[in-house]
Amino acid sequence: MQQHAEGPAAMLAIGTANPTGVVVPQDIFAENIFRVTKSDHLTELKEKMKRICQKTGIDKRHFHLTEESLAAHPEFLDRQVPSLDSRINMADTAVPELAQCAAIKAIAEWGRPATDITHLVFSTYSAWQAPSFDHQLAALLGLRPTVCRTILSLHGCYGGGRALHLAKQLAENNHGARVLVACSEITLVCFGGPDGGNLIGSALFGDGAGAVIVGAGPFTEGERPIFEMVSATQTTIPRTEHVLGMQVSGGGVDFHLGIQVPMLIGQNIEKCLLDAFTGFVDDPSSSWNDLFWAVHPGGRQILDNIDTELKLEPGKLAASRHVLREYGNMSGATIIFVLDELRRRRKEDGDNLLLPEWGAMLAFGPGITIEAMLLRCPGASPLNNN
Ligand SMILES: CC(C)(COP(=O)(O)OP(=O)(O)OC[C@H]1O[C@@H](n2cnc3c(N)ncnc32)[C@H](O)[C@@H]1OP(=O)(O)O)[C@@H](O)C(=O)NCCC(=O)NCCSC(=O)CC(=O)O
Repeated sequence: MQQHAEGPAAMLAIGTANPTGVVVPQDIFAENIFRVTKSDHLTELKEKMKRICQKTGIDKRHFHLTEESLAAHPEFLDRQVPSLDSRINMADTAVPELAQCAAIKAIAEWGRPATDITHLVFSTYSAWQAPSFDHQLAALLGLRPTVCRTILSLHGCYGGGRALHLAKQLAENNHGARVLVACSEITLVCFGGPDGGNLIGSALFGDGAGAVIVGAGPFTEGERPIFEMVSATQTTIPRTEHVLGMQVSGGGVDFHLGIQVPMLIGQNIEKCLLDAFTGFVDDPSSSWNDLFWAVHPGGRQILDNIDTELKLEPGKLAASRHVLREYGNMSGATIIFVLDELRRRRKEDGDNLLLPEWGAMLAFGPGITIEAMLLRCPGASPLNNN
């Protein structure tokens, strides 16, 4: 058997899923969360939550946690009361099942049997036991016993980018490999009352799962590359580890989202892109508008700062803003929704009249870590680049 594959890896199929139980419009989120957490007496905090919600660029979010399940777990309302065990118990079925919904769609689009998957990379911020969700998902999908499983835990919002980067390396270095990437994020592990200090996270995060089949050539009949994964890098912005992070405690997971995050990402994004793309794209800095963009919508301000720093034309981040509006920030899974949205737009537009041949994928998370990937649409005509 040959060791290496032919050519760069490509995304061959994409699937997404959200919990169907609860959809909360953002304009009533503040009222809702203060009511269900019995916090209506915190009037100033509630007004602040309303101000934040108005600025998020989010219309609605999907959640697994229902008011009924919350009533059964009053310990979720008070960070001082131990609740990690109950949260893990609920996540134990919810996280892999949501991943399964997304993976079934991706596998159906791919058109080959699930048993042809050779590797599984699962990313989530909810995994703290072994064997973990990768093991459960393999069983739910009927993957073969020799599938090589990897779980990425607590990479946060760059988890999807990290998983795709790893899948690229696995696919290119193992002839015939077909890697299933699955990211499943459910906020029940970080859900809490608004007095816990996590207003911003509570206003931004939603639940969702994404799955991608990654493989490199030779492709079998029926396999159609959606995005070629040309090159990938990871960059850590020095001395920013205190700015963005997650902390697991007996009361669940706390997110720390420093107010400097949008500014730091804006200030560092161009250098990171130049490091990542030089050698692959002629003078990348002169051509940011010649690329299509798949950017993790960590928050509206982050997208605004990237627009400003890179002087992007209006609409370049439309897929990211669409996903933010419809689903909120689903942490690691979000980037897969953005990729799905981009390819949907390309299809709707008579196959890539609007979408340039080359594109950039960006995901951010704790570190601050930036995962960057240069993408290429195999079917795109350079003549159609805008
Ligand atoms: C939250 C926002 C939508 C708010 O919009 P604006 O900044 O335009 O509005 P604004 O300045 O009027 O802010 C509204 C109120 O929120 C407060 N505020 C804003 N950011 C805050 C923060 N990080 N922590 C605490 N408070 C904050 C302001 O002080 C203000 O309070 P007052 O009204 O009282 O004056 C935006 O700042 C944003 O998109 N921020 C990015 C959030 C972020 O860090 N995302 C990364 C998620 S993590 C991720 O994606 C990766 C991962 O987790 O791994």
